[in-house]
Amino acid sequence: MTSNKFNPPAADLPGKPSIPDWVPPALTKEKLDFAKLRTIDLSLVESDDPKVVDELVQITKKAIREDGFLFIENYGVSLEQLHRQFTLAQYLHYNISEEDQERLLFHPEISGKWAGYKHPWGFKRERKVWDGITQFNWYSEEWADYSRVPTCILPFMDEIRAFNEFLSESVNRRILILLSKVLELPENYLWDKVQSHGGPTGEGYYRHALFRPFTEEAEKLSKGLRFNGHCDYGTTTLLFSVPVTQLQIWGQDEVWRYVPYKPGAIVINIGETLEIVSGGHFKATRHRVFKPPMDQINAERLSIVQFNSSVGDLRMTPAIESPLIQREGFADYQGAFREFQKTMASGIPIPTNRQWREIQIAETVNTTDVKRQTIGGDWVMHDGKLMNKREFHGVTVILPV
Ligand SMILES: O=C(O)CCC(=O)C(=O)O
Ligand SMILES: [Fe+2]
Repeated sequence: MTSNKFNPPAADLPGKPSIPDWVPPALTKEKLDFAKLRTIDLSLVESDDPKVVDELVQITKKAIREDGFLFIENYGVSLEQLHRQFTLAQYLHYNISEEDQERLLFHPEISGKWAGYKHPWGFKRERKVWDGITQFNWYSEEWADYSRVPTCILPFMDEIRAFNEFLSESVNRRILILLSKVLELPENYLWDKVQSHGGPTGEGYYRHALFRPFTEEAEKLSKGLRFNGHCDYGTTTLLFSVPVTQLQIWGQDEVWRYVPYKPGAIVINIGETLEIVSGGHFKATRHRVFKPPMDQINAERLSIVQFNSSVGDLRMTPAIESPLIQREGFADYQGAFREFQKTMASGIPIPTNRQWREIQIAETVNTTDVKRQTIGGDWVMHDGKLMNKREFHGVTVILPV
């Protein structure tokens, strides 16, 4: 196993330009009803004391079943090392040339991937309403061939690659050990049987995103939404906690709440694959990106994320050898697991993991698309709540707006 302390290549190697540091924006002073997330110290996974590990597994179990998300700390990257990665993300977004924006432009409708550069006019290749959100996304093709990466960031690819290797092989691996233990399975179960491998992010991807303030027009059309409510499709998503308050999580009490800023921490989102593999014992995190509080309305939000993915050729089914599932059966609530079960029961083959993630990316709806983002479009009233209802490969998806 790789070391559990990140040891990146130096920032001042010959040939690397010296670049301006990222300065974290000022925090909100508003008294917000933040989500209360549990925090775990990831370094305790390696403790020699079985009681310590067991306690950690119990906290994780509670967080994952009740909340569907948690914060992790002490995972082996210092605050300074993390801020260096934000510095690189900022540099990419401020310096990507117009030629590279065009040459590396994403094409999600065709590829089912976010690979490449996302322009700030919505989530389709064709420009629609300006949303101020730019991204660069690295998939296996971008890691394998740096001609697919913006020229300005090439001198720093050693640091970005090392960061991603550390996140997948150390951080994500330790989280999957913990989650395998919650299912009472061998500790490498999820890593060996579910997680995709190869390259720094397997079949998953890494993102540098920049959210610039919305225009009045975009705000009106989108009703404050930057990203619609959704679940991620894969195994775990590592979302680095950021000072600009925009990420929201749907609580058990069916209320959207902002996620507070915890410097250096990672918000761990559980993807739909893990909801299905766990027979519903892990709940895929319902989350969205919303407008920030008024005192941050003009702030720029930089976000770096690693999306970990399951093996694309697999069709996910519950790990019924899990003693937890054998003892307690499946959990039953509205979500991917229940919908996959319904589809199977009706005799339609469930999609492969690749089909499942690619169709959802290809068919992402812009938040400013008022024809779709309304009752009579994709929105319905469901048990007294406004929900987004769609169907992919015979599976119904119902998510809070
Ligand atoms: O930037 C963020 O905080 C979240 C983005 C997100 O949820 C996603 O891309 O799936
Ligand atoms: Fe997400």
